[in-house]
Amino acid sequence: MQGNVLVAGLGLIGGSIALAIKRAHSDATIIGYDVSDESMRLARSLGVIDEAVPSFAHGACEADVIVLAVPVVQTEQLLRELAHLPLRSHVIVTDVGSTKERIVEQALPLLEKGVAFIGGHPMAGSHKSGVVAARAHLFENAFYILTPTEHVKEEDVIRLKHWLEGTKAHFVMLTPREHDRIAGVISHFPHIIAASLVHQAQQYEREDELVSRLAAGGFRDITRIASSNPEMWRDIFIHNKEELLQLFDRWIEEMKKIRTYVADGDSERIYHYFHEAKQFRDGLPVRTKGAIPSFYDLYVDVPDYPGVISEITGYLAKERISITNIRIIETREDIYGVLRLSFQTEDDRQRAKRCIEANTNYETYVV
Ligand SMILES: NC(=O)C1=CN([C@@H]2O[C@H](COP(=O)(O)OP(=O)(O)OC[C@H]3O[C@@H](n4cnc5c(N)ncnc54)[C@H](O)[C@@H]3O)[C@@H](O)[C@H]2O)C=CC1
Ligand SMILES: O=C(O)C(=O)Cc1ccc(O)cc1
Repeated sequence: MQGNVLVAGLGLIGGSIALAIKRAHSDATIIGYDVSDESMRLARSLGVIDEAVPSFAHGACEADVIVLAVPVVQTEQLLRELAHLPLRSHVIVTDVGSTKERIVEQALPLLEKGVAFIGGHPMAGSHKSGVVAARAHLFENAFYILTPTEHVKEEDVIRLKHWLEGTKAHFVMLTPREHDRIAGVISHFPHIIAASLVHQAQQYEREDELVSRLAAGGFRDITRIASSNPEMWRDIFIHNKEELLQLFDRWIEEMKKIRTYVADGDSERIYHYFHEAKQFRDGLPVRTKGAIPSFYDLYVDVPDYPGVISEITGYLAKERISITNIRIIETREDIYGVLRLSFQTEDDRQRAKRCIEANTNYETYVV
């Protein structure tokens, strides 16, 4: 599709959306705006955007699609600004924020003016931030929530989905409230748990410095998301306060329950507590691409430079992890390539993941 797409906020998500739109609509012009000049410069030089604009208003007035990809409190600010700008009559405005109720509420003046605002949340991402971490494939196979209100015409929702088809995500319609309730329990609250575990370990560290040296395996897995962007998470907690307060209460009750089992030395209840959690966790749907994978594949985002493959295979060889297949599945121009390594067993795949993460900064993922 032809047209101008303004992406405001050129970070992990804005950059990834920009790349995904461009890969499906090479005729479109991707205009970028960010409060940080450095992010705009980087986005331009990485080819994430076609051009940068000096102000949000400047880009917004000439856009056919506007994607707000800034922390959620900033999204509210940009929506207020949009309500006073002379926008193109057919413009579609969307956002990518992790919360929806307050954002959709803030968009009401726009909706009342007849502007098609459709709240959005691609439910995939990472603890990394910034445009250098952006990937066109970030949302592949992920759920992408849209929260159109009754003010929005069906044809505009279809038009937005068409613009976003390069994300290769699965679109799901929810009400803003339903979204915030679900995102609260599966995404927002776990970030507090991760951060609180890190705080707890830090307090113990003051008593014994071995704590951080020995913190590995499960602790690192469960606390990965504590490395996320604090500004972004602060804003999410401000927005989804009511849901989160309820989750705190329920979590405290949950902790009291399991604490009692432990205090009583009730081995049967403790066993069932873990067993039930394992059954539910193991039964969660795994979103694979296509058929059930016959190999244990590990994907590694590698920079496109000579010698990168031998670097990785070298680390794996040192730990005697055998690879059954190796393939570059996609090379994104000038940015990153995806290396797919196949292993014979899940154990090998997990060892390889840990080995690559320990020796490099390349992101690994299992689909
Ligand atoms: N990080 C993740 O995994 C996910 C994040 N989200 C949502 O996406 C949005 C962006 O998050 P990330 O890309 O991760 O953050 P990021 O920190 O990588 O990027 C945010 C960018 O917005 C810019 N910015 C801040 N205020 C601005 C303003 N007023 N005008 C223009 N630019 C401004 C910053 O300079 C930065 O470049 C947030 O609303 C977040 O809730 C949604 C899905 C996943
Ligand atoms: O790093 C992770 O696993 C995340 O939790 C990413 C994430 C962060 C915010 C969202 O709204 C959706 C996904």
